[in-house]
Amino acid sequence: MARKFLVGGNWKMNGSSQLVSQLVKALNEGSWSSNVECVIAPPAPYLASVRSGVREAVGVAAQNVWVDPKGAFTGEISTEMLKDLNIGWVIIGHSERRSIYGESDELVGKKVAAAVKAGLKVIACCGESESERDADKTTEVVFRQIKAIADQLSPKDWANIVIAYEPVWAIGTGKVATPQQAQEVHKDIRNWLAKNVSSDVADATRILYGGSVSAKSSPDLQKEKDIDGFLVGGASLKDKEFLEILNSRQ
Ligand SMILES: O=C[C@H](O)COP(=O)(O)O
Repeated sequence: MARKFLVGGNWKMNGSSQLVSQLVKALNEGSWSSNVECVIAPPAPYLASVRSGVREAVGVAAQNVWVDPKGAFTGEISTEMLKDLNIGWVIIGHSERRSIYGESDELVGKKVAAAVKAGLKVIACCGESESERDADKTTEVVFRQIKAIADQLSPKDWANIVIAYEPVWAIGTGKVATPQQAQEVHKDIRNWLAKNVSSDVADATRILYGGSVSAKSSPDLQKEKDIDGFLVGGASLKDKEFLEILNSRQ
């Protein structure tokens, strides 16, 4: 099955009104293949203005969401609020959420389930640390993280899930995984889905690579069979480079 290539831009906790306007303008004026879907994830304070400013074809994602629909959860954002603002996507389980804010596999699974139940599309992140890779635990870690998500979902929910494989050692380090390293893990994830969810879900689910993706590395990475797109951090804050990455896929 043909999986539409997806390029996500995770702005993390970066930007200002001025930079947000510049990036939105670039995406409104720029062009890329209709075979490529673009989703940007601005920091929460800019979600509404980005959604109303950027063209409809560009998806907008929150970088996090809470599991309860409303209530006394100071500092949190609900799925209902995202829907109210017409935000269609959310990134869940980013390694920075896991390591800095202590999000467990179980919480990540619950967040993914709450988001999908609310009608949001999810970019669900997984990935091993450097020491886990060195100890040959890459698949053990990634499968454990994905299982915690899969345990909370029914097969039909997977239509709204995109997986982002982001090796922690490659995030923000300039140390991008080689196309072969990324492809190997993507293939393992797809095989895990085939075995544990269904072959249809394995065929249809997009698996993005994230970790120091740049205009230089994207052309070779996108050639790999099981790489269905990117989740770009630092380079998504550079308008020209992000457009180049979008255009690395024709
Ligand atoms: O969500 C994006 C990833 O954390 C990658 O970030 P990076 O491209 O700055 O390495």
